[in-house]
Amino acid sequence: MTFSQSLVTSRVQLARPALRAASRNARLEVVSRAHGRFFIGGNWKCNGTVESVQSLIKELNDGSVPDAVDIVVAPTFVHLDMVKRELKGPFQLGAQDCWVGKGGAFTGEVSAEMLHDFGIPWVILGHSERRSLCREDDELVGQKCEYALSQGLKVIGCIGETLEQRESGKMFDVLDSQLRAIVNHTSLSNWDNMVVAYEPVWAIGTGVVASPEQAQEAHAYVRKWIADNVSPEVAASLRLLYGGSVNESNCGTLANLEDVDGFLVGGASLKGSSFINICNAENKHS
Ligand SMILES: O=C(CO)COP(=O)(O)O
Repeated sequence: MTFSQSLVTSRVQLARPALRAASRNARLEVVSRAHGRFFIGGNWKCNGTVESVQSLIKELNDGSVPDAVDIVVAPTFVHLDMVKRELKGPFQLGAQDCWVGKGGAFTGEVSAEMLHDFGIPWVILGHSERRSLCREDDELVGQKCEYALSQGLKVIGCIGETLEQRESGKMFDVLDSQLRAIVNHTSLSNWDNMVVAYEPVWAIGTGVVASPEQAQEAHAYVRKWIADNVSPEVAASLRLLYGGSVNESNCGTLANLEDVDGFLVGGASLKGSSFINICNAENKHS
């Protein structure tokens, strides 16, 4: 048995009763009352043409989504203006990143105050693609969270381990250090404006979704960590999103998990009908 399998097995007792007990109504009560409204983020990453974005906007505007869900889509900077003008409520907008401090002579960057001024309420920070491809370390992500929050943005803070880290038994250490850097740069009141997305790197864009037990195990760990290191009240109200190969078929099962309060969706958010379906995940029977 590998390390990760043994961890999963040891937590199966935790996850299974939640799954078994998940009659739709019972779960809705638990999730909605315990941790706030379900939250779906669509991270469009570096994708889109004028034409494809226009057709995605149309599909989203024509779709039907529940009132009780917060939905945030994050197009590229280039497409933000068009999406802002054309996408209707209930969709909110997010950026995929922003500069670590006040704007100025930082070629190619977009600052938090610009996003706020432009009417973009949310920003994704610490995505694993930025951590690995743009070499953003935990400390920089913590600083970015601090500055974005100080400028009135709401933050989707991303954390998650690589396969190598998981298999070598370092998963909890990685989550600990990513969370600690964010907590070191935030105050208690900031947590009203934060959600945390657990995105295991091995599940991103691979089609290999975390099993319900793996997702619940990591989310339960994060919630306990926040209870111990921030406050039990923040832990109880914090929305924890799962990200990594979420699609129309697996979202119902994942949405049933006790500590999964929403999703951060990549590939499937680029197809309007799929994303709309995922926005309705809480109503799916699994
Ligand atoms: O990175 C992600 C969302 O931020 C997940 O991407 P995929 O849904 O394409 O795996």
